[in-house]
Amino acid sequence: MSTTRICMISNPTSGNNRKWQAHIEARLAAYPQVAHHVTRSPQEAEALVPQLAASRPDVVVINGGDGTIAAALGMILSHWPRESLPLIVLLPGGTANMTAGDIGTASSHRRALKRFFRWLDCGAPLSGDIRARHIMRVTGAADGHIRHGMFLGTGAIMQATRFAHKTVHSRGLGGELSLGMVLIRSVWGLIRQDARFYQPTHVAMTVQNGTGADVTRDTAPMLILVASTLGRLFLGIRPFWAKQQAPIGLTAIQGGARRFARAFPSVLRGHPNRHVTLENGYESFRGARIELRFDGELNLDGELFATSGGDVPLVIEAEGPIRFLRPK
Ligand SMILES: Nc1ncnc2c1ncn2[C@@H]1O[C@H](COP(=O)(O)OP(=O)(O)OP(=O)(O)O)[C@@H](O)[C@H]1O
Repeated sequence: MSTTRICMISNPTSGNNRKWQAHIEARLAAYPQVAHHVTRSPQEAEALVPQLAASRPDVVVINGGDGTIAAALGMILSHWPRESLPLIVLLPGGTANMTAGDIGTASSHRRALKRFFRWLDCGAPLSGDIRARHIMRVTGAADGHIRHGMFLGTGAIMQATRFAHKTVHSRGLGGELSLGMVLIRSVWGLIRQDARFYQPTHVAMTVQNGTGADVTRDTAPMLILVASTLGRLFLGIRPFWAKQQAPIGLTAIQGGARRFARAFPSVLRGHPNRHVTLENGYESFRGARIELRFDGELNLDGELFATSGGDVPLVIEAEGPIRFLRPK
């Protein structure tokens, strides 16, 4: 039997889990070495995580979507000593599963479960494919809450999110293909400057990359603004091309950006072509701490919330790294 101490947090309300949770629980019954906890709200997870920290597991398995993963990681960072964080294993229990996708565990939910149980059957080895990622700690929301996330977006990301909720997720569709459909529809709206998608938000930015060389940009209309600690978002999209060594990628495309239809595909690939220039309205940065000043809404791993606006900046700081184990 495995000597690896494993605990697992499941959010049964996350996208895929609504279908799979009963199956997962039934299979876990044969693995008493996994201390499985089902949480139905972030508050339940808040109450649980200090107990988990006290039991010092080697591995914490998070079975949920991007929001659940980010919330659980934020709680883990505040209850574990930094030098002895557990290894994290992800099961893609959500709808978009962007974080699990970047770690390589989301191409198919069925395959992820198969690999996970095979890993348990092999004694849950702690060596293998380990990927380190930071997480963003976000403060400055209107409600005063501190949040964590791996992907943040505003501008056209908000219109795309609303479109996704209304027309795609409401039909029970999830995964990378549904995100691809939303992307294609949104890009078409942006190319045509359709007001349902083309709504720039005025943002001022300061990016610190830890070398003391801050980059500041005055308030400008932003068509798309995305920040992430992930390498790959979905369908191979890597929209960050700055070369500095810092954990958070930030890409800003201004309202009125020129040559959009020609430039944007290369932005998505992270290999900017000759149209992707500052003069044309495209810029990418890397930072360890970013301040955004704007009055509006943003999407952090699927959760929508408002900034405080005015002079209170939204502050995004990198925490971690966190080590993710991908069962083979
Ligand atoms: N540990 C938890 N247990 C239960 N609910 C949680 C937990 N952590 C976060 N939540 C709540 O779950 C919701 C987010 O769900 P989650 O992101 O896991 O699923 P999803 O939206 O289907 O997936 P995805 O974000 O991958 O599209 C939010 O309402 C959040 O407040």
